[in-house]
Amino acid sequence: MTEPAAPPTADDGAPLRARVVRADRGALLVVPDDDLGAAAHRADLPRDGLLPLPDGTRVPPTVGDVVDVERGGRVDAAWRATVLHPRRTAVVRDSAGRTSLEQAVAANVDLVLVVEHLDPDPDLGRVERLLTLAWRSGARPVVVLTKADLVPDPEGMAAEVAAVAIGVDVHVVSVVDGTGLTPVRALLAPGVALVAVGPSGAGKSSLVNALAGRQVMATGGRRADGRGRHTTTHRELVPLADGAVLVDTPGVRGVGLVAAPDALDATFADVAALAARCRFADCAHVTEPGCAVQEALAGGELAERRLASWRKLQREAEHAARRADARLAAEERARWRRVTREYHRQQRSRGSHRG
Ligand SMILES: Nc1nc2c(ncn2[C@@H]2O[C@H](COP(=O)(O)OP(=O)(O)OP(=O)(O)O)[C@@H](O)[C@H]2O)c(=O)[nH]1
Ligand SMILES: [Zn+2]
Repeated sequence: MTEPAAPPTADDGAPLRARVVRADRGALLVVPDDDLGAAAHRADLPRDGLLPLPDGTRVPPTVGDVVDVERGGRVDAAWRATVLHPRRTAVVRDSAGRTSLEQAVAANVDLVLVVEHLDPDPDLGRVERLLTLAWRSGARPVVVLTKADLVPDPEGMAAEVAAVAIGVDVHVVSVVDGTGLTPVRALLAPGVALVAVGPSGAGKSSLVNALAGRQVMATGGRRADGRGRHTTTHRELVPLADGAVLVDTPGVRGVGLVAAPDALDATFADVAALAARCRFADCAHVTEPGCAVQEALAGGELAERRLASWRKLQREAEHAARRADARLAAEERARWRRVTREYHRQQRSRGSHRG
């Protein structure tokens, strides 16, 4: 990791609020929190790589985190990170469960652009999946439908997507003819951090570059050095236009679904509202009498596809929760093994002192 030699601001001894633009195990790259476009500087981490939240919980910092930095890092580094500020939002990895603090791949993201192409046809299930991820993060989701120049009726297609994206703005864009870019650009207020999620080839890089007015992401899956996109810079929090920043990390790119009940209720607000009207609280919405979901299906108010999509994501959420429970149980067992080992060690050394 390379970094300029000068400190972020004048040295008056007080801690500075900084934003993490890259997190590695031993050190962070940070910029002043009030100037996200500034040059990045190194700030050392404690040896365990963790920082305390105000409540004392120690977690690994991630891109987008706000930290306090102070003078006095290890060799060659003028700064060290001391405190982690609570995360407003967090994009978590799909392996995350209850230990989500450990699994954040991006923190304090304000806006999640759910990018989906109009050609080939948009995949509604994928949009629902990514919206669920976005809702879970706490950030605001926005759907951006790309390649409007390739289809005859982009607005008609957008209406179909809007029907499954409840409470979410849906934008239609083309980077080829410039359609729809202005309202998306208007989302980039100063200090806003965004991520772009969507399938490979959806046009995420093309869109972000068009918004930034320069090449901040490699397009067409091209990677100049054959290793990754970060060829000209190590930063994973990249300045865009108008003081906004893009969070672009392998973690965010590879992030799977992190279904969570609340997030699913947000994405499927229509289904959730129906389910709440079923006669039985534990209705499985299959053959139960008084099932509002089945009634809506029969009446054509609810599409089979949407119900199936909801069920699928719900199964995934349950599966993820079980995995997290299993991991917690394993961690607990490991902790007790350590405690027991330590106890025996102390007993032995006490015995040897006596003997
Ligand atoms: N016609 C047309 N082509 C587009 C548009 N946006 C992107 N493309 C093309 O679609 C292809 C994929 O675009 P990218 O921006 O690389 O897609 P991506 O989502 O970043 O893909 P990954 O890097 O694989 O995740 C490229 O060949 C782009 O030129 C658009 O608005 N119209
Ligand atoms: Zn029901």
